[in-house]
Amino acid sequence: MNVGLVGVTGYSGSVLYELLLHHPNVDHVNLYGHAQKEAQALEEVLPQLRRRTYILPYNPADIMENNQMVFFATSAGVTTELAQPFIEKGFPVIDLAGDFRLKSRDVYQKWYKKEAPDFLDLKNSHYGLADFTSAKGATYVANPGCYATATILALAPLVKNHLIDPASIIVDAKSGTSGAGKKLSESTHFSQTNENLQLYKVNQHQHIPEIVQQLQKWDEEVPYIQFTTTLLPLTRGIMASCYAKAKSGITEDDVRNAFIQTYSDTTFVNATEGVFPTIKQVVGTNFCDIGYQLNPVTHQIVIVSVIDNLLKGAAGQAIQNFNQMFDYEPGAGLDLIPVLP
Ligand SMILES: NC(=O)C1=CN([C@@H]2O[C@H](COP(=O)(O)OP(=O)(O)OC[C@H]3O[C@@H](n4cnc5c(N)ncnc54)[C@H](OP(=O)(O)O)[C@@H]3O)[C@@H](O)[C@H]2O)C=CC1
Ligand SMILES: CC(=O)N[C@@H](CCC(=O)OP(=O)(O)O)C(=O)O
Repeated sequence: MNVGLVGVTGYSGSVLYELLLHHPNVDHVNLYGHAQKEAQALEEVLPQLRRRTYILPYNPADIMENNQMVFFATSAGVTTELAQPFIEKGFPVIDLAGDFRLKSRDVYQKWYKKEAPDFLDLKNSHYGLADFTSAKGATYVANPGCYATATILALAPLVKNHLIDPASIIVDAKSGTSGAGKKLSESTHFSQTNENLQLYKVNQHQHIPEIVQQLQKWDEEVPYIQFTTTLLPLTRGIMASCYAKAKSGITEDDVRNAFIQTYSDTTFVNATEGVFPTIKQVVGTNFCDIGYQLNPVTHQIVIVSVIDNLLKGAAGQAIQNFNQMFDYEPGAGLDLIPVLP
């Protein structure tokens, strides 16, 4: 099939383009940029991709005529403005941005500080948490956020099985700078990130309502989470260290069984008791590796998850959703080589 991609010049868009070029069910990828710009040779802007092709001006009619679906890897707020023609026609979209993830207009406006998409469209979008949901039959997939993916996968077995005090969740999440996209800012400047750690958006991060929205689907008693984000002096990767108080009487066996039961049939999530993963072991792959342990003295459970923000946290999970949408093999296009050593 032919697929369209809007946003190849961004970090997650360029990674997605490479995945699509190697996907066994994709014949051709048509690239689209800004509506106002003329067609541009890809090698002029991204010579490292070594492909002779063009980025065409964004045009929804052209996209729908020449492709069977379209990916948006565009900045926050862009699909709110651009996606309407596809939604009206029921043309398949996978959106890597946060625009259609939250189900409430008010919550979106509060956390993204932007005009929200149409409420009906929000309600009808499919939140593509690919290891728990199926995008089969969906026409608009909202791909989850990077921190949200790492955090939800870490907490899911405990929340789904009601093993923790729902008000006790604390998350200390850290990301490499590619999570912020390609645009330079003061905090992502080399002199500021190198040999430094910086907390940011404390209690204000836009992934807080996204995480709570999903956890409440499994346990409506989860009121909120305490969530901090830290910028790491790395290019790629996220580590989410999560803590929660085990309910009275919960044992190590209960915790272990919950992780085994939740993840034994999944392709991309590996959870191990007492073995805590490093970021580097997942960079370059679509895996989420998780380590967990119940402390018998404090009765706190620590769960640490790691992902590559540009793969499992963005382009890789988008391919999982694409495979579900079109009934391809779950791991098609995602047999990736980790960065070694
Ligand atoms: N980076 C990450 O780890 C993750 C990112 N995301 C989300 O994915 C999306 C892309 O992120 P990221 O790759 O980091 O972002 P970048 O800032 O690196 O890239 C943004 C892309 O959007 C394009 N773009 C912006 N406005 C328009 C427009 N009006 N029309 C057409 N193209 C447009 C840009 O083109 P140009 O350069 O020509 O302006 C660029 O290609 C964001 O919504 C982000 O929140 C989600 C999970 C993880
Ligand atoms: C390091 C860094 O800055 N990361 C970004 C995460 C980007 C992302 O996934 O945001 P969306 O919800 O808009 O998709 C952040 O913290 O905002």
